[in-house]
Amino acid sequence: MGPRTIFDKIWDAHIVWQGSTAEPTLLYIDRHYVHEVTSPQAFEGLRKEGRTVRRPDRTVAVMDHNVPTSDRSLPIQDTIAKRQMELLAENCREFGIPLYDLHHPDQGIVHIIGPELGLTQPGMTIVCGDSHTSTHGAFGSLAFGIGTSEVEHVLATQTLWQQKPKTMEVRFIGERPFGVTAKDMILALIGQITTAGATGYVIEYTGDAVKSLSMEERMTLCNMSIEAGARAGLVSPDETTINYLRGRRFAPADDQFDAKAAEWLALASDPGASYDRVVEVDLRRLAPMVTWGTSPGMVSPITATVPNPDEADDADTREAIRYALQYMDLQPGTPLSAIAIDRVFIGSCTNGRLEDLKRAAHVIQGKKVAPGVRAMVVPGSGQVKRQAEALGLDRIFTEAGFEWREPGCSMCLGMNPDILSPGERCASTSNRNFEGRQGRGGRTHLVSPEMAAAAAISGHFVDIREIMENEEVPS
Ligand SMILES: CC(C)[C@H](C(=O)O)[C@@H](O)C(=O)O
Ligand code: SF4
Repeated sequence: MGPRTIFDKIWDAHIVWQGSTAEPTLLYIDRHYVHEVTSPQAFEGLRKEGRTVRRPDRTVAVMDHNVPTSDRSLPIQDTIAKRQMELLAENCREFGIPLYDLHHPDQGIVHIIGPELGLTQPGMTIVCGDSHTSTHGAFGSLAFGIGTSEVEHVLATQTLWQQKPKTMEVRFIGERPFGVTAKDMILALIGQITTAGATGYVIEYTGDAVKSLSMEERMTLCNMSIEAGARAGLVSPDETTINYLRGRRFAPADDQFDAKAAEWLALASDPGASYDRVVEVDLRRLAPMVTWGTSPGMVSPITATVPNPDEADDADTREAIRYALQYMDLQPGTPLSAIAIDRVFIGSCTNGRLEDLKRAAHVIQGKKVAPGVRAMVVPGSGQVKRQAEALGLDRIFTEAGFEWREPGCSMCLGMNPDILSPGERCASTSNRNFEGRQGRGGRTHLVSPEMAAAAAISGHFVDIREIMENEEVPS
């Protein structure tokens, strides 16, 4: 056998049944994450057929999407949210699935708690009824979102039918300049290849700049693979991966860890392995990014201006930009740094980890949120929240005028009371800026945590490199 990619290795190791290459393959699933929004019908289906859950021990459930992020001792007002949470609790009880519920100390966003608890490991196939399951690819696992009928299939059989995707190498060239984060890297990629650019592919991120990213940053990168259209995104495991996992609650025990770690390292793509497509992104030319439109691909460096639709290459793009600018209430030619904001949201599975909060706090420290701006921090999990509090980050944020809230998806998609009012403009560390995503009529600009923090204190977007004047941002 010639050199193989990590994708090929994981895929081949999980084949249960395979016919001709035109047919889907039946894959074994190692880990199944479940949340309250996409699981009710799946459990209902099992019940109707009189089936059980094949491997409750490989299944983990969590409430995250519509949990309140304010005082949790109060009754939940939203009846749909309340019902979905009750149903998940009932289903987990009936089918014997471990559940991180609203009051569990380690509750949080599914894509944050899986890695944090050591449930996500290299070489695994991981699925969840959620598109940002790609986050877990940061560990060198094959992780992707599935639909509710597939959730039912995995619950019942621990397997899944999949058409084999193609492979794409996204190679980051050069060193990451000061002020350019993993969020900027992925936004730049999507800007370059468009939101459909990786459709049908599993991306592997490579290059020295990727190797030098922390696990948290790799998760940010892989998280938004789906916004480039990819089926999944992953990074080959290395020492950073191993060091992150050692000692985690559900990671292999100490006496087995080193043997396991050696297996994981061997999963990395072999030198000379080939991909169906290779895309290069030149890091040396990147700047902190800000989206100005209604899809993550509508993005530019902070040093740029709002684009003029008339200058776009084709009629469709012209129309799309015109429409987006109308929704976003932006004029072509306006410097991105002149766009004033009303709200700031720091959180989500893209940027709601401890490292993200540390970086934002570093920018905020000793400063105040600009008058008229409402800013909130929503830690990605209970663990993130406790660790941040132990470091005093909550005080840095609250003294600056930020709200410090309970963990969950929150204003990333506004399935709970955390929403924008119509017309409000938000600097958000989340991953989607679709129309109405954060509340009807709300306007979302995607940025890194540092850029969101800088916007909070300035009242408008600002180049983080000016604010930090080349001082080192801690990791
Ligand atoms: C609710 C869920 C199905 C959805 C997803 O799949 O991504 C959500 O997490 C999102 O980010 O839009
Ligand atoms: S934080 Fe946002 S993107 Fe992530 S799972 Fe929740 S809703 Fe989806």
